[in-house]
Amino acid sequence: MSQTAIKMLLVDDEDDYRRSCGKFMERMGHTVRLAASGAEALSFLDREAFDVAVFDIDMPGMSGLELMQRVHEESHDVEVVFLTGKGTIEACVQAMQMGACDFLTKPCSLADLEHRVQLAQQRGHLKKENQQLKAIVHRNRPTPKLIGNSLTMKELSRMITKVAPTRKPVLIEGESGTGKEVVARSVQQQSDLADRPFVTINCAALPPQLVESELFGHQKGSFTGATADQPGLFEVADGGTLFIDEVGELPPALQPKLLRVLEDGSLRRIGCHRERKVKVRLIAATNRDLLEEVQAGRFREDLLYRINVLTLNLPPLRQREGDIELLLHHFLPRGWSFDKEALDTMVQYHWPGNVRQLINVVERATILADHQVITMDDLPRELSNLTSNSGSTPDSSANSDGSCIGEETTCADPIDEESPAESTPPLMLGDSSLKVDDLIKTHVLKVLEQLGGNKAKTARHLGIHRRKLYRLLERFEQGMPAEETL
Ligand SMILES: Nc1ncnc2c1ncn2[C@@H]1O[C@H](COP(=O)(O)OP(=O)(O)OP(=O)(O)O)[C@@H](O)[C@H]1O
Repeated sequence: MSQTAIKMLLVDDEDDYRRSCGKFMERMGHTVRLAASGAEALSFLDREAFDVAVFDIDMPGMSGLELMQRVHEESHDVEVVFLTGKGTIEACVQAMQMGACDFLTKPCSLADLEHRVQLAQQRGHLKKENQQLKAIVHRNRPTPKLIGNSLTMKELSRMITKVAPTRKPVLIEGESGTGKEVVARSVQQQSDLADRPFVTINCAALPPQLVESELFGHQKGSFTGATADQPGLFEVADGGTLFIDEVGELPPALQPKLLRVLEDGSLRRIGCHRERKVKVRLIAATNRDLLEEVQAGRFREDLLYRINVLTLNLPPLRQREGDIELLLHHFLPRGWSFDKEALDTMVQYHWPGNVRQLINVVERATILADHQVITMDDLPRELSNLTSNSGSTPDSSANSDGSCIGEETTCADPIDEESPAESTPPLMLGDSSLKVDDLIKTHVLKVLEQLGGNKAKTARHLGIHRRKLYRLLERFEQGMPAEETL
């Protein structure tokens, strides 16, 4: 029995050949359907999926070539091998030009035919794999439009237009959820690499030991679990753009390797001595102050100067005048509205989680609201408490560092002297209506807010690993309960 069972369709008007070939292939472990004409073959193709089809070229009625044409027109996803008698080689060449993958001249041994059918199946498999990879690389999703009418966003759009065509590395700075990935895609879309791969990696979301293999690839056997050669994302992005999110989290040991690839485009897969060359435009993003990281010895200065040739600064949402209302209406489904109090509250809220949090709040409210109108009752506690506790519209005007002024500090456990004043009252411990999940979520988000969206500091303060914090934030975003314990 051959290694891989193939589902094949054999189309030949010669009864004896068809039958003996069918029997042989079945003995070899394949599944075979036999068709005596093009019409019969098409009816099989309509009903079933095949890996490979073998067409005789000379058939009465519909020839093999006409059948190939129909396969094309009807978009049947099958690899075609042609069988031809003498004198029809030209027709075969034509068939190959139409996308057939191989041809054999009769008489041929059945073993030879089986071998060619196997090759055709492998080719089909590779084609599919390639399509899937392309779909992953291009992510097959539309690039979100960068919404914003504020002066800062207009200036940012102007900068993107200037920076995009240069192919130079770009560094995007901004708090979490401000839209750094949207900006990265905008840069790529406005560059001449728009139709080339756009590949992303988030250094903070991967265990450090995986980042190297993801970025640079590995050779089979180079570590436990490396069961096959694998290209890294630099190779996948070759000719296109690589977006490295949270570049400040790049393990120090990998920083020289990134510097090298940025300097001369050369890299080595883990466990491989062969040097490879790639041409990739790098866009990096960070919500940390990389200069501070350099001073603290966590980030190489030479790497910083390589990646920040052009820097785009993304302001927090609370500093984009007019954009909150614009975004609220943009993400509100058609036919829905906000009542005035809810809209005013949201416009004045300081959105520590930025646009991501805003989208979340709108999505949640549309699930809870009646009659397609969003009211205060549909807003999460951190917003609805603002008015109910102050008795007036909240003052959430923001300092330049993003912290809030105008409310008394009510937090019993201020984080440090620099932490901004609380903008939302603490939950009352012992309140029997509270769930543990609510407490965890509120506490985590509050600490994150107080630390200006800095996830590293937040994780440290909460005494959990940064990756755990990421998982928690993801769960909150998806409306899932926090994990059992912190
Ligand atoms: N200006 C904007 N217009 C439209 N959508 C936006 C805008 N900014 C952000 N978004 C949306 O907000 C969400 C978060 O954006 P994005 O992932 O780009 O943020 P980020 O700054 O990269 O966050 P993180 O630092 O956590 O990775 C996404 O759904 C994105 O499409």
